[in-house]
Amino acid sequence: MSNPADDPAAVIAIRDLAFRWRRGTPIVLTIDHLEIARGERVFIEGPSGSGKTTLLSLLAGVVKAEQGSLSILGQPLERMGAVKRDHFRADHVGYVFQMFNLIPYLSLVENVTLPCRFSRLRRARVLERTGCSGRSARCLEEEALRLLDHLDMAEPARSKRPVTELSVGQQQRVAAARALMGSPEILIADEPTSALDSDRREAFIRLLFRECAETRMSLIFVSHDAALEPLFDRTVRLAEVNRALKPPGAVCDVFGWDRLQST
Ligand SMILES: Nc1ncnc2c1ncn2[C@@H]1O[C@H](COP(=O)(O)OP(=O)(O)OP(=O)(O)O)[C@@H](O)[C@H]1O
Repeated sequence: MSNPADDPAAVIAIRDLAFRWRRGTPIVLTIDHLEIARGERVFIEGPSGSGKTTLLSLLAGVVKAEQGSLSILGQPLERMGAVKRDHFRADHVGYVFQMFNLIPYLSLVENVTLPCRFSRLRRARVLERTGCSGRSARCLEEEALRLLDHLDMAEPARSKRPVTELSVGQQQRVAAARALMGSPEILIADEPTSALDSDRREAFIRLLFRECAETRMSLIFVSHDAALEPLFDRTVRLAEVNRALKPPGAVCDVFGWDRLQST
């Protein structure tokens, strides 16, 4: 892993951010200060409802903060409209969704090469990486198969298995290969290992780390699997960082159990 001090410019910088899902509903995420450096591998941890997925949606520009600032690669997302944020995400962010979001009518390889349809930048990076001078569709396919091969998925891809016939664990690996395609600067993964057995989980993490190290990609990884935490450079504990959460003990005791227990 690169030392963040090598590159002082943070890839992600959050200041005084507050977010609510809808007007009139409570603020669910308040973060005063958070920076993630280029090439850093960060494990995001927190109990259910602490705002992990909300934070990832903000980082991906799917939603926008109503207060404060969130800059990615020096670009403040709050100043961009929805369409610009979509283009920005396509160019710079790979996202492994909890529910995979594979497209059922595309082949396995087409699912993996999809980011290159939406982003010329990612397409150009694949062509540069492969040093390919032939037909670009062929080069994209080769890169997709390289990534799938590392995840033990090249055979289903070559035998043209429809994505709808893949197991949950296999779909998860296809989703990971798609997120890595074209080496985005930021890779966001929301519970990406939940459907994998322990051998596959290790192969999956090894691939993520290797790809991230090669291109100095920053990895933001949400998981409930505490065994994975020591592998990362740093942990962000949302229960500590998110000031919108009630402090422990502030749970509303409508039944008065606390009073009854202490009498
Ligand atoms: N689309 C949404 N619309 C309205 N409220 C939402 C939405 N998504 C999440 N929330 C609310 O935002 C808060 C944080 O939820 P979030 O899903 O970010 O937590 P989480 O830490 O990812 O939880 P889990 O570990 O269960 O996935 C919760 O109070 C949740 O009810």
